[in-house]
Amino acid sequence: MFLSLTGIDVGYGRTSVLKGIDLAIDKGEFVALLGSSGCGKTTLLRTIAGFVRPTCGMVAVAGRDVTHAAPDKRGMALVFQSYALWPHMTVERNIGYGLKLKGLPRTEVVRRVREMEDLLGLSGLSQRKPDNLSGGQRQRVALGRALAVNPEILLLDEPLSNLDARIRLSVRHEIRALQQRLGITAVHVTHDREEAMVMADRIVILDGGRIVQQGAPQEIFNRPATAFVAAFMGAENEVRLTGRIEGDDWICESAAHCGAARMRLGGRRIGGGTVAARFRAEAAQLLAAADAPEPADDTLDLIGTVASVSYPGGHWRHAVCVADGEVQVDAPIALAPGTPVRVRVPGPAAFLFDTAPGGPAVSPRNFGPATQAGPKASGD
Ligand SMILES: Nc1ncnc2c1ncn2[C@@H]1O[C@H](COP(=O)(O)OP(=O)(O)OP(=O)(O)O)[C@@H](O)[C@H]1O
Repeated sequence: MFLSLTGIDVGYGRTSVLKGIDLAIDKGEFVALLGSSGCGKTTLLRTIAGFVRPTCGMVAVAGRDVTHAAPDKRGMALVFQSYALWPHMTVERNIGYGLKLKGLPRTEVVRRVREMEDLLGLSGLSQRKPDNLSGGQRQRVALGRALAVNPEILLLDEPLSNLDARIRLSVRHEIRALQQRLGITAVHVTHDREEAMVMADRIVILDGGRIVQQGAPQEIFNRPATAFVAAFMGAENEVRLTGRIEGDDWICESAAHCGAARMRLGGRRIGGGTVAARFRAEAAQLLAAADAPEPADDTLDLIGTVASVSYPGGHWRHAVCVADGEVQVDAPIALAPGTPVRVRVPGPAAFLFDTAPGGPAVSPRNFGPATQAGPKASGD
């Protein structure tokens, strides 16, 4: 393992922020730290960088214990959300700043700065000051300054969140392509789910200072380990169901808000009793109850009534009353409010979790202000 964190605890005063973090990152791997506001992402990044001292545990790079090493002795570079460029310096001097501090000869500094400018598409802007650059260009200068010193590890603290949506998409791809080309190990803090999905080899989800799940983007998306991760990854609908285990299946009991169903357990770890079923709006099928066929095997069959319908683009989004709650379901055609419906959720898209009977439903509200991209997304 190239970068490893073992048993890391961090606290500010008496408040414990990170608890028992174990994380091992390969050379050249791009890891995204994802979680809601205040879960400890930045603290973890700053602990890796050496700006925060853990109360216990070890940070090691290539087998070397750097837990107590100064930030500039770790072979890492940090890029912030606010570019932190020197306003009175030109692009060229900003990029060369770290090299000059290292005492490199002037000709070497100039050579390296040109290389960075070429790499980042900043040629021609050398003599501009940050005030005369766009947000995307400023962020590229900040990246150039970080990369100029040839770090082995690049730490990114929400570097894209100040950019507007279109620029963000292109800088996202630029950073990823550059990281792959240079073979740099990168750790990226974000609360934007999609950003983490498209950039990272591996996503690490933090909740309350602990790692709750880590894996490839598709693994986290398709097999969330907890209701928290499912909700965070966009499965915001939740319905409580009652069932029992029969061999390799989970049998959903019929009730006023659902039909009986036999679901394959397929590795799910649930017992009998009440479960929380979570699913995404786009993963379910909406049918008028009057002409709904029998549900297919391994499919949840929810019974409800359309409460309202809207058109966010590409599909119709229905708010459907199911039991005493509401779920969102997308469909290619609009069904009128008041229509009795069936909501069918295919087994692989239905995330089932044990829950204490009568316990509080996990609601997106638990994740802070809801935004367009999930419980806590970019741009807020
Ligand atoms: N210097 C500090 N002193 C005291 N508490 C702090 C300090 N820095 C952060 N905290 C607290 O530690 C917790 C974790 O903060 P951190 O910035 O790591 O979270 P985060 O996941 O990066 O959040 P966000 O996404 O909002 O940036 C928060 O409760 C925060 O208030």
